[in-house]
Amino acid sequence: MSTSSMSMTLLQFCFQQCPSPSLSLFSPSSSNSSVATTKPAAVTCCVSQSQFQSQVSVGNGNVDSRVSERTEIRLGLPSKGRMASDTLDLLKDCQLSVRQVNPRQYVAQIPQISNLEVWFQRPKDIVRKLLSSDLDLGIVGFDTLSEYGQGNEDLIIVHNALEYGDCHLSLAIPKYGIFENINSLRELAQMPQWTAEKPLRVATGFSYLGPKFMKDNGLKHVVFSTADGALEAAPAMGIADAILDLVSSGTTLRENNLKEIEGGIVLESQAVLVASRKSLMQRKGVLDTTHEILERLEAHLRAMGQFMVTANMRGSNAEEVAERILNQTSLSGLQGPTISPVFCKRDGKVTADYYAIVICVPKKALYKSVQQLRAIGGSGVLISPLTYIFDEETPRWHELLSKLGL
Ligand SMILES: Nc1ncnc2c1ncn2[C@@H]1O[C@H](COP(=O)(O)OP(=O)(O)OP(=O)(O)O)[C@@H](O)[C@H]1O
Ligand SMILES: O=P(O)(O)OC[C@H]1O[C@H](OP(=O)(O)OP(=O)(O)O)[C@H](O)[C@@H]1O
Ligand SMILES: [Mg+2]
Repeated sequence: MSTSSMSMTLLQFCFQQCPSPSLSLFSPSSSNSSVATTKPAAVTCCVSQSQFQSQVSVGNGNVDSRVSERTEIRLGLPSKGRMASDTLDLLKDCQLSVRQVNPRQYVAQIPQISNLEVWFQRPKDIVRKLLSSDLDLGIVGFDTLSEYGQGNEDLIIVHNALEYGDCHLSLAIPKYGIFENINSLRELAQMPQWTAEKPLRVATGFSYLGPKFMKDNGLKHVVFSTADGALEAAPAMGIADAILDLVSSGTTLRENNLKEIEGGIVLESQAVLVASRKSLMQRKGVLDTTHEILERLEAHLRAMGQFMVTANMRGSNAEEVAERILNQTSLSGLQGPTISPVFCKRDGKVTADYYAIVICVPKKALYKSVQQLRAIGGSGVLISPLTYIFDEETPRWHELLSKLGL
């Protein structure tokens, strides 16, 4: 990227950071400041274009966004927080155990994949470092990706549902006082209390997504304050009227007398595998490594949702048994049942009166499947867990190639 186009990127970031005038950010301790505190990739702070010329930029990584000369491929994993151990567990289940000599060492290896370095970073820094080409791949929550990636097209989601870190980003208000009968975003927006002089005060750690959500939903007269944790205390402390934060079980909201409202969900989140488009296209080996990681993740996650069921069925031939099975909605398996004759010797003759069937059934449909099997003469039903299901090719791989125009 040329120096002038780099400046454009910095400028665009800076302007995206600036909430619209009626959606300003404030700090509870300095009520008149309107400074964006979140700094993706390489940003200074919210300044006008003329001011910008004289600013010195502060980057979070490689400010020059060209793909550097290094030959190792880098995967960023969360170094702390609730995502950290679940991420390592998932990789281990995919036979991609991370070998970390000691917990304070931020670089590690996955011996199964040569030329891959694992770097432990805070989730938000994983996103920033993907943008600055200091990482090629990363695993983070979709919320973090959306907040710090800000829709940047260089970030490509390779796997959008790693099935942990489930939560949603939601607006919450007190259950009491002037909010007692407010149950939707529309009702909140129509409250006469919010004026240009006395806007709705929202505390959040999501200073990009928060203002964007309010603007997209047409809410005027809103100001945001930022805080790093325990946001749920802000309304009771009188610091904010509402909060915008992650919710999973809902316990923290409940315990702090807060409620979610209809239309107040900004996004649903879970862990995702994300890659830098530049790395995929330009760095040798990244596409192949991504393919391998994706295949292992898909095979494992697909298997997690299924049981392998075997049973014996009396029948005159394999087709007749197949016919009975395929007439049952819960028994069609992944690509139809596997049926093999069970031979026994009767009166000196080898015959097959029984057939062994093997099918995969969704975990959720297990009991229904067993009932259906019994109903059509199944006996000796055995249920086993599955470790991997490798298909011919994963749909997500095709999606990735098409996003890359390959
Ligand atoms: N209550 C929750 N339940 C499930 N997942 C959550 C929850 N809160 C956050 N997450 C997911 O886990 C990610 C990391 O959250 P976590 O709170 O562990 O780290 P953090 O917020 O970055 O660190 P810290 O809270 O120490 O500042 C979030 O970005 C989100 O994707
Ligand atoms: O719906 P729940 O299951 O109650 O979870 C929601 C809480 O979890 C997160 O906080 P975290 O535990 O990360 O603490 P933090 O505020 O210090 O980040 C989030 O910020 C909420 O406060
Ligand atoms: Mg947290």
